[in-house]
Amino acid sequence: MSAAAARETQAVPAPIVRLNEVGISFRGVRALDGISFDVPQGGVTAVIGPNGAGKTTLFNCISGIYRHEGEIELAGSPIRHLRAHQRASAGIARTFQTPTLLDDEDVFANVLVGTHAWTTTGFTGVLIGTPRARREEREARDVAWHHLTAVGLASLADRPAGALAHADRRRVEIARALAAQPRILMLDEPAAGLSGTESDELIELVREQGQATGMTSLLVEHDVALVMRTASWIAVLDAGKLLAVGEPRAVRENPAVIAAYLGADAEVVA
Ligand SMILES: Nc1ncnc2c1ncn2[C@@H]1O[C@H](COP(=O)(O)OP(=O)(O)OP(=O)(O)O)[C@@H](O)[C@H]1O
Repeated sequence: MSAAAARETQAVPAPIVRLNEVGISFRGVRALDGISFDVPQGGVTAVIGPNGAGKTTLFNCISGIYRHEGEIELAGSPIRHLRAHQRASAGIARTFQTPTLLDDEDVFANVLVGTHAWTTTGFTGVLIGTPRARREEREARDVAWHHLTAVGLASLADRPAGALAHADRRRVEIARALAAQPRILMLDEPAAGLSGTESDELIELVREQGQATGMTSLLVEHDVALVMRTASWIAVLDAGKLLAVGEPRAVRENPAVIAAYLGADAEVVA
């Protein structure tokens, strides 16, 4: 889909993220090609597509892990020149397909790491223990506790993260991302390895946080039924190209999407 066609099929006032001709190649493999669409402010936008479509690569471009072609805007400001940690400070937080935790550190410390996206006290301030540094540290600990409690893991705060079960590792990772107090939270296959109830609880938690703070969630997820119940906006990738973008109903009925997913005779089921 061309940039112009993509823009025509959507009406997104003041998008939180705008992708303009985003592209990237890996040794001749065109992983993303001319991706242009807007992510509406608030709610859940899902990025779906068959294996190898480029979903995780797109997340890596938005979060600044990969250098890419084209431009990405966050709340109207270009961010292409920003490195990953600068994008985190600008309000972009993410989780990974496989949770990346500090396994030897306790659960609370893992969540506290998320607050580094917004704390401003430098090493010297922390070392000397200036009033501002102490105030900020208290605030960071309160925020970390708040999110650890919200994901239901306060009782495991002292456990090494490496000792946790898979579902709890996912919760810690999400609490850490929320502790960054992001404007946009990117979740890469959060339901992988979770039961239906566990993934519904996790998504509900994220949705509540979005309603409370205005945070936007961007979700990569293979479970199409979960996407259809959760997302208010969907972008479909296939082989590095944007196939469709819009509201769930329109995307579900799009013949190109149906063909890419299940063969031309099938429907994308909700
Ligand atoms: N670091 C890399 N080096 C080389 N090729 C890569 C790299 N990252 C992604 N690719 C290639 O880019 C394409 C898109 O991969 P990507 O992981 O983004 O797809 P995906 O939609 O997330 O797939 P899946 O649903 O299976 O996770 C694939 O062909 C993949 O092999």
